[in-house]
Amino acid sequence: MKILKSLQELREWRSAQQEVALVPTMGNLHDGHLQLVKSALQHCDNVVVSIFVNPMQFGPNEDLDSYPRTLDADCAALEKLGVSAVFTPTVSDVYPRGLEQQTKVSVPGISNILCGSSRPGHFEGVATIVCKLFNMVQPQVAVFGEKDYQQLQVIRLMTQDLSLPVEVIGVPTQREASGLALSSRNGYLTAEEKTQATALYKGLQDAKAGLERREDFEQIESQAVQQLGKAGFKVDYFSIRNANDLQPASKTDEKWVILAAAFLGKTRLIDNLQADNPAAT
Ligand SMILES: Nc1ncnc2c1ncn2[C@@H]1O[C@H](COP(=O)(O)OP(=O)(O)OP(=O)(O)O)[C@@H](O)[C@H]1O
Ligand SMILES: CC(C)(CO)[C@@H](O)C(=O)[O-]
Ligand code: BAL
Repeated sequence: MKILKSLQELREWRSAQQEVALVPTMGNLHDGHLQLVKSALQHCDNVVVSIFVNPMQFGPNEDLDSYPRTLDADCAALEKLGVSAVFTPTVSDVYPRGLEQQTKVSVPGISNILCGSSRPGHFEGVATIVCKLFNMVQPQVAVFGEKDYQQLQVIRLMTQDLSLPVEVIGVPTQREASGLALSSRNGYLTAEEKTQATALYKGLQDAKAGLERREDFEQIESQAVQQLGKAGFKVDYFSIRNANDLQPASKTDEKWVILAAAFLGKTRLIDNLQADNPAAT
């Protein structure tokens, strides 16, 4: 497995390859990331994993500095899976003119709601780095997790709007036995918070059951917020949306997604669950 530490090393390696699949990550890999790699390997033998903690997608009071960086363990896990190359560029390699001067990619509408409303500029940072990674690596296929559902929809729109020749693949959320979605940020939780955190998925499951019973959207949402509050969460949002454009749910949608973001102490967790409209099937 090649470790490519600069854009120049990547370009030299890439010029000798045919098709490649890309799995973009910020490192501190867990089984959720490894599932993305396995899915990428099903599409293409030649898989590149990028590990880059992207400063552009972090807000001023967020965890950029404390974000876990575990490169040696990450590379060991990727080598075992049969990954061809790991791309770990430096910040100055990716943003040589600095963040302020950098040309940015913004996907209007969808980027300013839900997580985008709580984290201004976040999805511009995500779209910009993913667009740059696509241009740097020139993959035929790129794989992302459904855990970051809004991010996946932003990336799909960006790829379509900019006519990028990349097939974007979404992989279902990997969970612990408790239901908690795997996430690098789970590492911030105390043992007690980790037990409390299971209420997030439970809230989503209860909401999905409410949708199956055809209960009112607002009633389901407000019950979930109450339930999560009792479990110790400070809820950022809990919202039922159209699964494609993430606009507020309507009774005529074919498919919904229930999206949640909530704080346990200082840790912000996100999760989601898709649901079919029983009236549409
Ligand atoms: N539990 C999971 N199941 C499936 N995919 C996942 C899971 N967790 C993360 N991913 C995907 O892995 C990719 C890289 O994500 P990232 O490195 O931010 O990991 P993360 O665990 O989500 O970290 P964070 O705590 O920053 O959200 C993204 O496409 C993300 O959706
Ligand atoms: C897609 C991504 C690697 C871009 O930095 C990041 O947002 C992530 O890890 O989900
Ligand atoms: N998994 C999304 C990356 C972030 O929260 O910045």
